[in-house]
Amino acid sequence: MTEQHLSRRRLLGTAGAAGAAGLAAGAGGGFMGAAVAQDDVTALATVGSTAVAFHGRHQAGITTPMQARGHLVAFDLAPGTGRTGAAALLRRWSRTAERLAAGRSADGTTDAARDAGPASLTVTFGFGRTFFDRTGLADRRPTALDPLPDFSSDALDAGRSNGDLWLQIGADDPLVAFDALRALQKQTGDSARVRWQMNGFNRTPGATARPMTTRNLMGQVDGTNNPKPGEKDFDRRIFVPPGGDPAWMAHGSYAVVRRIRMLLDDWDELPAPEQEKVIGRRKQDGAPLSGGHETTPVDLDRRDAAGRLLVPANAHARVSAPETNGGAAMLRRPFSFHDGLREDGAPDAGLLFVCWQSDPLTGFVPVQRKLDRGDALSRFIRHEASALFAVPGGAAPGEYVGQRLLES
Ligand SMILES: C=CC1=C(C)c2cc3[nH]c(cc4nc(cc5[nH]c(cc1n2)c(C)c5CCC(=O)O)C(CCC(=O)O)=C4C)c(C)c3C=C
Ligand SMILES: [Fe+2]
Repeated sequence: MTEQHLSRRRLLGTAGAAGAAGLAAGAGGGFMGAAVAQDDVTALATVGSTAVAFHGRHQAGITTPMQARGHLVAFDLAPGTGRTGAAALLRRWSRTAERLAAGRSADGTTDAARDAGPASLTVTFGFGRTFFDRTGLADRRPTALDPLPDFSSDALDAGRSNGDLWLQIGADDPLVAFDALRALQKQTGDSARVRWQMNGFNRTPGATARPMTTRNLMGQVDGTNNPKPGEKDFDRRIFVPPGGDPAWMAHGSYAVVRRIRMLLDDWDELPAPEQEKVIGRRKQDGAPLSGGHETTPVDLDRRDAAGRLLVPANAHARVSAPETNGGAAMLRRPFSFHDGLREDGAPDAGLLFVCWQSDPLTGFVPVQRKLDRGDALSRFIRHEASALFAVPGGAAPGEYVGQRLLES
């Protein structure tokens, strides 16, 4: 790494004034605007200079606004790494993530991010079910990590599912995300190997004149009815409360990750009015078919003059709604993916569905059970990989993520 790079990063790391982008802070995550001195450095736009605090009650990357680039990577611990080796790895990873998120240099970074700021970089760490056996911590494994049930529409690839450890890396600059991934990967040394990696993307912040809910690759406005930080019940639904079981998961959350391929060629052949009935919302602006605009609450009882439900009985928005699932809710924070063409010529593209909840049994599981039985969208998607991770609370300054599990 060159001196110019280092000095640029030092400047970023010590700057403290809040930038305009800091206004978009989500609950518990907290942006810290990073102003950059300009003498020997590249001038950064707001997107590049925005930093997301690494430390906090919750890990960054859960309530952080969706980022333009994402890498999801699962690792398996090498034989012999054990609890001590895992603790050392988490300590190295946390130190690196903290430095990079603040726009500072770290061991193992590349020159790919040379002209970049932190660009809202977040690194989120999770533990899979098998981590606890490999580290002799089976008695501290949360019951919430019990395997997800099989769903009839699953076509899961075991090699791209589960894993001992999980990293979710997000940034608004793809070079920054890559650089962080490389640094973290290098730091595993001999203690772990990559089990699977998935790369995704979302709309670049600032690409639209006003902030808009993103679209998925089917062209639908996707994310409208997500629980919002600050809403009553948000914390209860998304985060494990202090005093919960196990104690080390206080302020943590559970992430369900599903690689869901979209049958885009079939979808594209469906006329737009039929596409809208599949979801229960208008394609153009995401408004519910029961009327109003994007954020108007869906009226699931409203019927047309002929007595037909305006939001059809099998519409995705109806079948997945908390009202039809005993209140079950989750925070959806996905990335789209496109991995080229399949052998059959169809795009290998879709949604890296990531959802967050305080307990998968009151979030993802009941909703997916219902979707599995009668969702009009099922014809157009395939669940190809699945994983569940316990994501502990955020590290306090001086702590590393997972310390409360690994050193208690
Ligand atoms: C088990 C959970 C869910 C999976 C899997 C899932 C896949 C999936 N969803 C879309 C597109 C949309 N989903 C929308 C709403 C929505 N989806 C879920 C859950 C799962 N989706 C929930 C809980 C909700 C919110 C329901 C509500 O409260 O009204 C929407 C509508 C807009 C929105 O609210 O976000 C779209 C569009 C795709 C394409 C997909 C798999 C590829
Ligand atoms: Fe959905």
